[in-house]
Amino acid sequence: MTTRDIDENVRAELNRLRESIDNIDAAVVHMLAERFKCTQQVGHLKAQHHLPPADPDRESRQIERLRQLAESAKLDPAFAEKLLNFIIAEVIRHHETIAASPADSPQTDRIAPKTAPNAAASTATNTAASTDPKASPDA
Ligand SMILES: O=C(O)C(=O)C[C@]1(C(=O)O)C=C[C@@H](O)C=C1
Repeated sequence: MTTRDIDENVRAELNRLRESIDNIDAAVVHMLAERFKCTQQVGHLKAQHHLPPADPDRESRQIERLRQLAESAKLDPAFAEKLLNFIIAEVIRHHETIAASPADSPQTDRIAPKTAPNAAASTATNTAASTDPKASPDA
């Protein structure tokens, strides 16, 4: 085996490992995107019901659970805790932005409408009736 063969073997192994790393990174991004989709909904729910953005008791339970999961997965629990805290800090920032947004009044509730579900539809129909002669029974 020549030095060049060794280099090629090392290069091939490095490439194989990097392909796996790229797949894992893509999975992490997709999983984080799904998590943020959920937390955005939580943010709207909290804002609409005047709940505080942060819930320290829930966070303590999450951290405890994640540390245990990390230990059994042979991942440094301190790293798992830091990562979760980093993500949660960003979520709380989003929640605060949502709470400060006037778009999140109960009238524009996207999760649990407080107004009659047909109210918007009937307004749209009335508008159509007043502008479209075919929509009017008198036309
Ligand atoms: O569960 C909630 O209440 C959330 O807002 C979600 C979340 C999280 O990202 O997991 C974020 C902020 C809270 O302090 C606790 C947990």
